[in-house]
Amino acid sequence: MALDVEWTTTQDRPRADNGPLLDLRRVTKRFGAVEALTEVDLRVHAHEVVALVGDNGAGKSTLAKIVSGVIQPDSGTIEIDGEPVAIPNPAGAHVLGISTVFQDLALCENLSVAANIFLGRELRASKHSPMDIDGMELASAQILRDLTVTVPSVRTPVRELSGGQRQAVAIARTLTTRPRILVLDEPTAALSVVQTAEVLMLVERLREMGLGVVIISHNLADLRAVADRIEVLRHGRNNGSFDAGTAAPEEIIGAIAGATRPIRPAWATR
Ligand SMILES: Nc1ncnc2c1ncn2[C@@H]1O[C@H](COP(=O)(O)OP(=O)(O)OP(=O)(O)O)[C@@H](O)[C@H]1O
Repeated sequence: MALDVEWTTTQDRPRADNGPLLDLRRVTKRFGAVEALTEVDLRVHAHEVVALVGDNGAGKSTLAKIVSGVIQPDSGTIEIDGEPVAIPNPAGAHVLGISTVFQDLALCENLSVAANIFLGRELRASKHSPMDIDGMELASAQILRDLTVTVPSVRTPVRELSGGQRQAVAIARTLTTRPRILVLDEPTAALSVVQTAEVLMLVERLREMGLGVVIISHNLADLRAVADRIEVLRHGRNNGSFDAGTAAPEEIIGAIAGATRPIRPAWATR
């Protein structure tokens, strides 16, 4: 079995100077006449969970798609580890260490947990060898253990899993590419209270593992529980940056609703 399983600490590669892993500056994106993003800044460090909030149409998904390489900005800069980069497509994002879990999760219901985790990146001893099923099951179990996620078995078909477990499998799948930055689009939408708590614990685990996490959600309570920083978008612009531990909910809601004038994050004034 040709398996080199070493999933545990590989994400923990923070910059020596503690600068951001990901730094988007003055990113603008238009769709025809609609300016979805106007000079937006977003910065994410290792071991940091940044929540991206805003009302419907605020530009959250557009920003997530830019970071994921699904669409390209019209202007602005993106830096990884302080180096300017382009993210031309999703494969390019993976190469740069950025993975995204979109809301639809893109799981195959009929396939097992392990098969989903390695879908499209199946382990083989060599190019023409059959799939290394045992190796993929072992590695999947290891990844899930590292995430402190419990599923009945790595052989269980995904259709038999709860919503929280499905989210966990989708996240585990991204870890096979050893990302440093993970974007989670509405990971707790449509989950029960218990499942939501499980997913939030999973996000905390990702932070412990050293990833920089961007989490998009409409649920402020969830975000305040798990995020370090909350970045508000409104009408495609930065509209406030809050310390999740100390900011009052009404302050954040005020920024989401537009009770304050647009504020660039303090860290963006350079
Ligand atoms: N492909 C597109 N073509 C045209 N307009 C678009 C496209 N994608 C997004 N937009 C517009 O850009 C703006 C920002 O949309 P976006 O989906 O990024 O917001 P959002 O904050 O994710 O909203 P929601 O919470 O409802 O998902 C909206 O006005 C939206 O209609």
